[in-house]
Amino acid sequence: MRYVSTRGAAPTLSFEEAMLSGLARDGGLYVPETWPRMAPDAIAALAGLPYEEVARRVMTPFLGDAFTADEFAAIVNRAYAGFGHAARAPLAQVDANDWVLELHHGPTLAFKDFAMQLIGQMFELSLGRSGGRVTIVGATSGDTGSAAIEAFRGLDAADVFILYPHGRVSEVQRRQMTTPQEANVHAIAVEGDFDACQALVKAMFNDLDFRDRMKLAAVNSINWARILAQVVYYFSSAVALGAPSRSIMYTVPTGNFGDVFAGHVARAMGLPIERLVIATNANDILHRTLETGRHDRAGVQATTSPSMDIEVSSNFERLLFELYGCDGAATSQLMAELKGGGFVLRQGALAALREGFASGRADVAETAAEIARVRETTGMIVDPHTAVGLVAARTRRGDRATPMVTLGTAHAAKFPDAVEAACGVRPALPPRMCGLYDRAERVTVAPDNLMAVQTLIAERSRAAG
Ligand SMILES: Cc1ncc(COP(=O)(O)O)c(C=O)c1O
Ligand SMILES: N[C@@H](CCOP(=O)(O)O)C(=O)O
Repeated sequence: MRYVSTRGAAPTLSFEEAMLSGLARDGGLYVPETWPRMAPDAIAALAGLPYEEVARRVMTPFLGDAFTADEFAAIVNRAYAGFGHAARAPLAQVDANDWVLELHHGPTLAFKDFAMQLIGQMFELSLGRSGGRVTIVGATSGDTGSAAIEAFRGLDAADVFILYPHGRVSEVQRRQMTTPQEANVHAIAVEGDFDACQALVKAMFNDLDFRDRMKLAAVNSINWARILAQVVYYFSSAVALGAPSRSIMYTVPTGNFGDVFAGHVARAMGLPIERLVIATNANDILHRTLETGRHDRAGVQATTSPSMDIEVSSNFERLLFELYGCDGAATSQLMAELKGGGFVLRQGALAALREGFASGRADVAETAAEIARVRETTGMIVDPHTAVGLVAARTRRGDRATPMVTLGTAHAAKFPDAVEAACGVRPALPPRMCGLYDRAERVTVAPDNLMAVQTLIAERSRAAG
């Protein structure tokens, strides 16, 4: 299996090389040259298996010779051993044929743990083998950063720098990033929004001299390995609900388009997904794209689902590449136009997008009403991101005979203020996290300025050769 860049001008790489390099050297994102297919009987055989075994079978075709079968089995087992639920990603019923896929049982209470715990193990083995050292730079609107710091804290071969928007993450998210005391992890509060943080990270990768000197690596979903790990729970949940003999619909609370792209990959591999609903909050560029065919930036507004307060959805580039016939030059052109404000999808691409995806949107008031409604009708307390998904799932549901699964992307206790304001109940952190509010915080505030952030990282990273 080889990986190609969406901009078509970077060398093709193996899985391990793509995992360690993150962004391609031409500024693009790596994607597999072809989608491996799983036959219906191979999908059916996943039913009833432990999550770890499903993960092994789904991911192995993408890995090439990166790890032996035994090494990879051990990586997967270690990655999910710390999850607080035996099923890892259990389904909770919210209506007759509607489900929430609970992805919050990992160490930092968000779906990011599924991929981050895994790639932490993969980096450790790979770097241990080569004796290499890397500088990980990441941008977060709250959850990626906490999951990355948790997965990489104390790993001697990696220094981790996480850029988050100052004042725009929840207190729990911030403390998860600022309270770990290990010297290799660094939280940086940038005076800007998430898109500014993400632009800084991409600019650091595109500064090839800095990139090579610092041996940069990525843990955002620009890293293909992140997406791959997220494909697994589509398979585990779909077979639990009767796939491949029946189709399933999914609604995915969306920001950077990574999680929903993972669903697209599962479908490309043969999983019968009838519909993928892209759910957005008021930052609805993707919803507007589906509605109008115009992908236009309008400015980011702060909402009660802060992890989705994103306008430049990195992984949409991976889908555009496919929609434009894997034409790297056309994809580069679209990305250049997005920098200038936006672009219009060409007819064939828009039709193909609408064939595979639907979309829905929930503003802050609708999100709060949904949290209250779910609490009243089921007793469950959902977080605001999941609530955005549930609103979109209801509006785009269609056929009631097909199960609809909404991805439950975070635990309500990560956003206690918004949840309490919506339903009157303050969700408590799990007991293992009870010390979070008492620990000292360690954070550096930085301007939204590339040179300032690069200087800060260069001073602290131990990877510079
Ligand atoms: C809780 C939560 N829900 C949804 C999303 C959106 O996921 P994606 O960026 O993969 O679209 C994020 C951030 O990534 C998140 O942290
Ligand atoms: N919502 C994310 C934003 C970064 O997304 P990623 O999947 O590309 O890492 C977050 O919580 O940080």
